[in-house]
Amino acid sequence: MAGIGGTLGGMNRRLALVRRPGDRLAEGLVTHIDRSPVDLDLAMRQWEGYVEAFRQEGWTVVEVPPADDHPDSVFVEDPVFVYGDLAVLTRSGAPERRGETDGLDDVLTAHGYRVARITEPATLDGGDVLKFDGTVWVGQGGRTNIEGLEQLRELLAPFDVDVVGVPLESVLHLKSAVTALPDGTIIGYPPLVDAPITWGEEFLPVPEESGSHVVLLGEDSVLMAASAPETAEVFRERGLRVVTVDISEFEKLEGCVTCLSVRLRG
Ligand SMILES: CN(C)C(=N)NCCC[C@H](N)C(=O)O
Repeated sequence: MAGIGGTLGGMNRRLALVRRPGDRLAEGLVTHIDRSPVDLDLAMRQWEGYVEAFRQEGWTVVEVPPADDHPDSVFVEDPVFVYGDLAVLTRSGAPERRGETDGLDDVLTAHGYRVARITEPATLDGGDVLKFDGTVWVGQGGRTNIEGLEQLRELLAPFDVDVVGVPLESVLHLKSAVTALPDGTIIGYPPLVDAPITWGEEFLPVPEESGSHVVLLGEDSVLMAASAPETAEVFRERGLRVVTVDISEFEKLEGCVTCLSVRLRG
């Protein structure tokens, strides 16, 4: 896909890494919302639906080894960030999530990635990193510190990208607040966007909180949560094809569509 960092030279593929939820899912962390009971069976069906949506759109799904001791392990976006041929295993700002990097190294190496790691005292969660067209924005909040941003900047230096810090207060991760449409427009739900100035004219306000989250499936198609029907309509009016999935049980744990996969393209 043009404009988005994340290509492996000479290859043409669309892989989605996912991690199956474990039995302890309901114990996942919540920080900015009240805890409400998670229905594990429903969560499992919703996860299958999420994975199936990728398959239907022509993506190959790769399951990484489960990490069932970690309730939040289904949110596989957080322990790894990929750019070009580099996969960065993160060091979460939530100590209880740090073991989720286990098992990822082998999968990423097998798919041709060089693997680097964020190391102490740095913290970084993949959900805090948004990339588009030579810019990498890094949320600076509860999960990613300044050392995390600096280590990532150093690792990405060979790619000649702009690494830009974005202060966060109201949300868990940068991608809880904003993501990008296929044309690079940054979308967000204004009450939760702490630094609107950062996005300037490229910013499109959306009417629902979960409307801020899209996964790019193709040049003109996005995956988003069923909980944001008005936003889906806004996107359709812009000419996008919208695929929706119900992920209510993951939303109860501050998850969103981006967190449940890592896309590998080339
Ligand atoms: C963009 N987002 C939101 C993510 N990448 N991850 C969500 C992780 C949620 C988990 N309960 C936690 O608190 O870590």
